[in-house]
Amino acid sequence: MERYSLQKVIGEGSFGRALLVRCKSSQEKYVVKEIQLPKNNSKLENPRREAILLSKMKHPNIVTFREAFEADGLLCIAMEFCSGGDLLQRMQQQKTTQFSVDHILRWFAQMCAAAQHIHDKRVLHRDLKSKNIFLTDNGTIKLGDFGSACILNSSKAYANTYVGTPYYVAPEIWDNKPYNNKSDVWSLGCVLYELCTLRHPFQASSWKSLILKVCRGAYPPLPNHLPYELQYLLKQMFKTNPKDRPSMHSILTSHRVSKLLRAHLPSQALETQEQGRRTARWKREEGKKVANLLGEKRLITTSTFEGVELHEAHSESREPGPRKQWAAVPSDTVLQMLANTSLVSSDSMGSTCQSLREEPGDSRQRRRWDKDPPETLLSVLEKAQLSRAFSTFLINPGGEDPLVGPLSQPRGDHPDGPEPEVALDEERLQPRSDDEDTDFEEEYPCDWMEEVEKMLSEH
Ligand SMILES: Nc1ncnc2c1ncn2[C@@H]1O[C@H](COP(=O)(O)OP(=O)(O)OP(=O)(O)O)[C@@H](O)[C@H]1O
Repeated sequence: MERYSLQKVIGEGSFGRALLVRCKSSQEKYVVKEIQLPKNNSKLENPRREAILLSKMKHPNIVTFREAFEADGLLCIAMEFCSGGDLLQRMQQQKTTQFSVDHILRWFAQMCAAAQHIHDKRVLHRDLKSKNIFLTDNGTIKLGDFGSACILNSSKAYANTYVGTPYYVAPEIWDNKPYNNKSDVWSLGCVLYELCTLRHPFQASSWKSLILKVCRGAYPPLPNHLPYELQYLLKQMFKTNPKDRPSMHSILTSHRVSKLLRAHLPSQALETQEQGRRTARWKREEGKKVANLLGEKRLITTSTFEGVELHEAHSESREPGPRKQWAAVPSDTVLQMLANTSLVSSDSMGSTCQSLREEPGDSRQRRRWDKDPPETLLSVLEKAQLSRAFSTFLINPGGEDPLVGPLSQPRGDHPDGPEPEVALDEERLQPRSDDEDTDFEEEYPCDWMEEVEKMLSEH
């Protein structure tokens, strides 16, 4: 840390502080994230994982890793400083002035390029949200915060139940189904919607309302002035069945919106994208480096076994692995919070169930839960770590709005109010089948995790 001089503390996350520093030798500014290292060795993988994953992601739209070091019980990750701040702050600055279509497409195309890059490396971000997407001073998008990311193993990818930031979480997570690359696609759909409207797609005043809206994929349509391709894309990104959502690769290459997006990608990003896909398969040398970085076998197995099933088309032919078990006792904080919200009472969970099954007055086809939703939701809510939701959303159980998102307006924003009336061309927006790209990894096999494992077994 003595190589840097502290400029200021720019923020505090759930794991520690983010500092703006200046390198004494080069005078360049960087961000150093200080993460408290847990005393318990078995919990070391989370902070380390962020450093390792960030160090392996080299892409013009991903925050550049500089170095990581441990000092005084802290893991310090030095990375590029994005002086434009995060996208959430940028949206809040807009107040009610909408972004131009050009801005939306330019930024979203870069986010897609970054997300495609990480998916090609078999990494899932798992906490994609506007607060984790940064801007440089020249307006380039940089995807950051890999603290929740996980590495997939192509041959041993198991389900891992996970709750990210509630407003951005895909329906399958609430339904206790595996997280997969399409869950990241859903979250990025939320960011796209925010860029288009400066609002969350699933505005809610309670957990129950939020979860219902997410699980139904019910969001107000985009305003008419936006290109229909964006409306069409969102409709697909918000498909409640992850298999029906397009992959990042298909969004950028073979989707109705691809042409628009690619026209807004800087040529450098386009080249990186092509090159990235060709080199998605990491070499043996690369695997060795990852193994060295990961250091401990325990870390590898944890990361690996927390992965999820991506080869949906071939899943039957594989041995299912053990599912990660939740801790036997839910966290006190979560229980306390739940106890004070309307959602925890069995009555209100009962009505959740009711409303999902009866769908009164709704003639449209909706996805129905095949399991009992109250049980599933209750268990997820009781046992999931909601720390990320606490760090991002104001949760005020006693107040009028127990779950207020950062884009909610203090007044005049009725999250559960009537949806704006926008004429839709239903036929044009009807999504095609996207079966062909649920399996995008097959085309570009990425077996570096196997190499890492092989490497470790040799030691
Ligand atoms: N590379 C960066 N460049 C500029 N600002 C950054 C960078 N990384 C983080 N920040 C800012 O620092 C603050 C803290 O970020 P950090 O990722 O530590 O936590 P968080 O995202 O606020 O919370 P959590 O990680 O719990 O979700 C945020 O305001 C974020 O916008």
